Amino acid sequence: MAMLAEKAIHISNVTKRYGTGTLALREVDLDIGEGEFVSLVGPSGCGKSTLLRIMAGLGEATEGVVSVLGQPSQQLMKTSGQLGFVFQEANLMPWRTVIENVELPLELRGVGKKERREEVDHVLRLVRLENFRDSYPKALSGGMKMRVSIARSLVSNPKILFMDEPFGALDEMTRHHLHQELLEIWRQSKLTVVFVTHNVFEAVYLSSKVVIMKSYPGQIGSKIDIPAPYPRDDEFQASATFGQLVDQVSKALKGG
Ligand SMILES: Nc1ncnc2c1ncn2[C@@H]1O[C@H](COP(=O)(O)OP(=O)(O)OP(=O)(O)O)[C@@H](O)[C@H]1O
Repeated sequence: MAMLAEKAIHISNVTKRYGTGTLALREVDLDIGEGEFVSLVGPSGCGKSTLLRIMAGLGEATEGVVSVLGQPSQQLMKTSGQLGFVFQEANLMPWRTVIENVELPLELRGVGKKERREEVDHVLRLVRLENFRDSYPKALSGGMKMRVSIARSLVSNPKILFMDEPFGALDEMTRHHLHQELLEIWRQSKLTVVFVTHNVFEAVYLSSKVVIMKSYPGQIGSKIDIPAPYPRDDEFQASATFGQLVDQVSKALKGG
């Protein structure tokens, strides 16, 4: 897929020191282009979530420049639905049905019921949950709950989707289905995706670029382009190219 030249995210010289004194990130530079699918991988504690949260406007950098869609990210997060978030926990409200969970961001922004329902129908179709619209979360599997969470993040039609280990708690088969669905949504909607994972296979399979971080303090180690064309399927996963890319990322993770 052709990459668009515009920058979705521009991070320059970003340092993050928590109140506890932990230096989580030191002088990080990173640019992410519009329409890219970028994974952040790295050892536990290297600052992946910290960096994601700063980009998403959910956390503040101690120093440095964070520009998202040309604006300071915290401002953007507060004022528009242009940024979507998905975390490892689906965080659904148990007393609300699937529809009611998914429409929540629109409800909070004062969007009328008719328009809300149109948007919700659209995103429920994308995640293939249209038959579960009136179910409560307790009746859903882990994978279905994650689909609801993804639908909720898409309902505001965001330009950038931030995902922090969204599939980490799911079994292999469910994860594979969700990979396919996520890639399809990404391709259709021309989203920019920033995806944190521990899983090198997942990172290579999904991403147009893998960013490898190193720790103490958190910094960008290297960036590896994944040039395989989309759509990607089982054939790609079984290919020698895939194996070589996984090897390359694994070596970079080990500092090789
Ligand atoms: N709210 C916080 N307060 C203080 N220190 C924090 C906070 N959040 C993270 N840290 C510290 O900052 C560093 C980076 O943490 P972060 O969660 O960003 O890493 P990570 O790469 O996402 O880790 P993991 O892969 O284990 O989820 C760690 O040393 C962590 O202990």
